[in-house]
Amino acid sequence: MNVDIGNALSSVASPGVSKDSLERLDERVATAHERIETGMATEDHGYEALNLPERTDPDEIRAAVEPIADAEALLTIGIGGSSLGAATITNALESDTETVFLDNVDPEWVSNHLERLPLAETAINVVSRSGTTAETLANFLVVREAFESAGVDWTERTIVTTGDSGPLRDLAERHGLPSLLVPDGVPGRFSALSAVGMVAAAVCGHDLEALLAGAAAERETLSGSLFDCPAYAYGATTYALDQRGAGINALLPYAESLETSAEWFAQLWAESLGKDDLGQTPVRALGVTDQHSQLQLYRAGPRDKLVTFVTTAESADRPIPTTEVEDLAYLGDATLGELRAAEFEATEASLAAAGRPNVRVELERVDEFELGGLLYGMEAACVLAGELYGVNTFEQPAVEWAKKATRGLLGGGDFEEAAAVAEKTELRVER
Ligand SMILES: O=P(O)(O)OC[C@H]1O[C@](O)(CO)[C@@H](O)[C@@H]1O
Repeated sequence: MNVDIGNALSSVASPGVSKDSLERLDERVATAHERIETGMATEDHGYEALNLPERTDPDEIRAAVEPIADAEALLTIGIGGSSLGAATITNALESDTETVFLDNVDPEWVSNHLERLPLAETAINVVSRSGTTAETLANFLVVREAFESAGVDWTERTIVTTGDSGPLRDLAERHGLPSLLVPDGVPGRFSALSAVGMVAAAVCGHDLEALLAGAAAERETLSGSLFDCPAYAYGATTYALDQRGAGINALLPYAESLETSAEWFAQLWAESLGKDDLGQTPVRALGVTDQHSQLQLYRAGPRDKLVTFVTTAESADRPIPTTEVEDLAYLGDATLGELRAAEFEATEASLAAAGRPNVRVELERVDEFELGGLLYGMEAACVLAGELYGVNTFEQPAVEWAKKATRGLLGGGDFEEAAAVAEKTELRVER
C-alpha cells in the first residue's frame, strides 16, 4: 500500500501535524521499530502476527479444506477477528462459492440463512481461537442441528480452526473433523493472514500465495523511519493527529469490494488501541456512498477527526450511457470509474480546503496481492501506533466483563456481575 499524508499536515489541516513534529516523532518511530523487530525475532505474543507471511503454510490449508473444496456455499461461524479477516478477503474477491458469515446471534437472520442455503452443498467453517466464545458455539450448535434435521452429515462438511486446546478442539477430535491451529501469539484481529482468515479464501479458490506475497512485500518496507515505510507513516500520523485532538478516524474505502475491510479495521484499531483512557475511535464508512451521509459532519462538524481514504488506481470500468437530459449531458461522456475518481478527488480536496486532516491509502487494484498488503500494512501501522501510545496492543481485557455478565444472566456463573447489570437505573419513556 502507498500512503499520502500530505493532507494531514498542519498547513492545510486542523488539527494537523507539522512535518517538523513528524520528524521529531520519527526518533520514537525508530525506537518503536527496534522493539517491533525484536518482538518479531523472539516470536513474542502479538508481534508474532507480523511474521505470518513466512509462518502461514498455504499447502497445509489447501490440504485441510480439500474435503469441502467443492462446496457451493461456505458458512463461516466465528466472530470478531475469527470472522472479519476471512470476510474481508472473500468479500473483496470474486468466487463461485457463496460465502455467509454467522457472526451475530440474531435468530431470524440465522434461521433465514439456514432455510435458504442448500445444506447438502454447504460447508461449515468454524473459527474460534479460544473455542469458548458463546456466540460462535451457539451458532455452531444451531447449524449442526439444522444439518442433522436435513439429514446432512455435518461431520463431512465441517472444518475447525481453533487453539490447541478447549471445547472446540475437543469436539474436532471427538468427531474426527479436519482442523487447523490458530497460531500461538497471534490475537484474532491480527490473524487474517493465518488459517483463521485463509481457510475461507482457500475454499473460495483464491490465491493464498499472492495474499501472503503482498503481505511479505509490505513486511519488507518496515524500517526505522516513517518516511520510508507507508505502514509506519500511517500509524505515526494517526497517533500524532490524535495527540492534537483527532480522536476519531473515519475509514472510507472507495470500492464496494473493500467495504468489509472497514469493519475489520474498526476491530483492529479499537481493540488494539482503546486502553488506559487512550485510543482513536474508528468509523467504518464507504466511498462514494457516505459522501451523501457523513461528509457534512466531516467537513463542518467538530475538529476531532481524521478521514482515511482507501483508493485503487485500477479497476474494471463501465461507460455511462449518453442521455437526453441536458443537465446530465456531462455524465454521458464519462464512465462510472471516472465518476467515482472525480468524486473521491473532489471529496479529498473539499476536506483539505476546509482544513480537515485526511490521509490517502492507495492500492494498485483489488486483488490478493494488494489485499495482503493492505491487511499487513494496517496491522503494522496499528502495532506501531500501539508502541507510540504505550498501550498493550495485543490484549483486550475490557471485553471480559460483559462476557462474564452474559454467562451470569444465563445462569452460567459470575452472578455478581449479572447482578450489577440488573441494578442499572431505570428511566423508561414509553409511548
Ligand atoms: O476467536 P475467539 O476466541 O472466538 O474470539 C473472537 C473474538 O472475541 C474477542 O476475544 C473479543 O471478545 C476478540 O479479540 C476475538 O477476535
